[in-house]
Amino acid sequence: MLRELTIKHCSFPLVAPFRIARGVKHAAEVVLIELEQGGATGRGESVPYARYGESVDSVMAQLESVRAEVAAGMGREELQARLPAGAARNALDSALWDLEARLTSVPVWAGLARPSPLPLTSAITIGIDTPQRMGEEAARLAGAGPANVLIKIKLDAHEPAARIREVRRAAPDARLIVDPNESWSIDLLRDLQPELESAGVELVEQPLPADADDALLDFVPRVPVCADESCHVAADLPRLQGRYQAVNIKLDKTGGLTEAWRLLRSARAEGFRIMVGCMVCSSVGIAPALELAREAEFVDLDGPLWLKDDYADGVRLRHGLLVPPQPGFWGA
Ligand SMILES: CC(C)C[C@H](N)C(=O)N[C@@H](CCOc1cc(O)cc2c1C(=O)N[C@@H]2C)C(=O)O
Ligand SMILES: [Mg+2]
Repeated sequence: MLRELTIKHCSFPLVAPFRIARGVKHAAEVVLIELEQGGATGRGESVPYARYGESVDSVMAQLESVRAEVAAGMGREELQARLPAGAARNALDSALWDLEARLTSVPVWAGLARPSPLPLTSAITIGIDTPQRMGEEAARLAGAGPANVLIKIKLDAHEPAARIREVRRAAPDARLIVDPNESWSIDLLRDLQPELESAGVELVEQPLPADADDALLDFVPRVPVCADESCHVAADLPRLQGRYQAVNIKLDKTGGLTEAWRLLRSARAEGFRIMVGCMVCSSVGIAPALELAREAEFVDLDGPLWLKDDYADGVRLRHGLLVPPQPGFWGA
């Protein structure tokens, strides 16, 4: 056996309950892989998502199903054919990137022929709450960060205009994204266009259910619409043309950095604007996504900021910028 594979379920309590259109979360439930070979250990983490039919148990079972091949030395390209896009493949793909970098002493960013990750502006998310409390949170973020702080507002179909207005009033200089997580209808999206435009919202993430996005075909938005739940892998792009103007790339959807990099290049070539996003996860889950972040117009990698106790050498928020993990944390 060439390698030792460890698969773990980890639970990270959140600093505060987090509410989006389809529920409330109190902890980040993640799957962690450790892959040991020749004295080096690669790590990868992913977030199983019920919206895509995943659970911690199902993802761990998928990983168990390839244990022997991984232990015998399966590489990243074989992995793409062996597991479908999703959280299980992401954890393993991320661990393989990390392991390769440690064994070869070539950092992941150098292997991709890209510059190393630098501190950058990430969106900071405000969960669904009363308009007043969302405004208070926006004022806190705007007061603590730079003038052009990027705020992502979670919304549902209840009082979206009041919530947007209150956030804008409290943070007049902030850049704004809204994310209804599939909770709007095309009529509501159409009715909200003047509000979105006058509030200076820069992007509307996944307003309609993914299976209803045909309604976007005849719709000319005043604010660009970004595919999140509708975009997983590069093969989705042809269907998104004419419906969406941007795509949100997440490693838990692509099944890791290998396919995420392909999606990014294809999406850009096809004229889509690029967002790089995340689930609620630790810095082990964010580190590989940071390799893409310099290529994105919108970065939404605030997952670890919601954890009570992230890794001590993980990402930090400093002077409003998301600072990459300490050297050696992931990707060599
Ligand atoms: C801290 C934020 C959630 C991270 C990011 N800014 C963001 O908005 N990401 C997602 C939201 C997905 O979060 C959910 C939703 C859900 O119903 C269940 C879960 C999560 C999650 O992260 N873990 C559990 C499975 C987005 O839509 O862009
Ligand atoms: Mg989203």
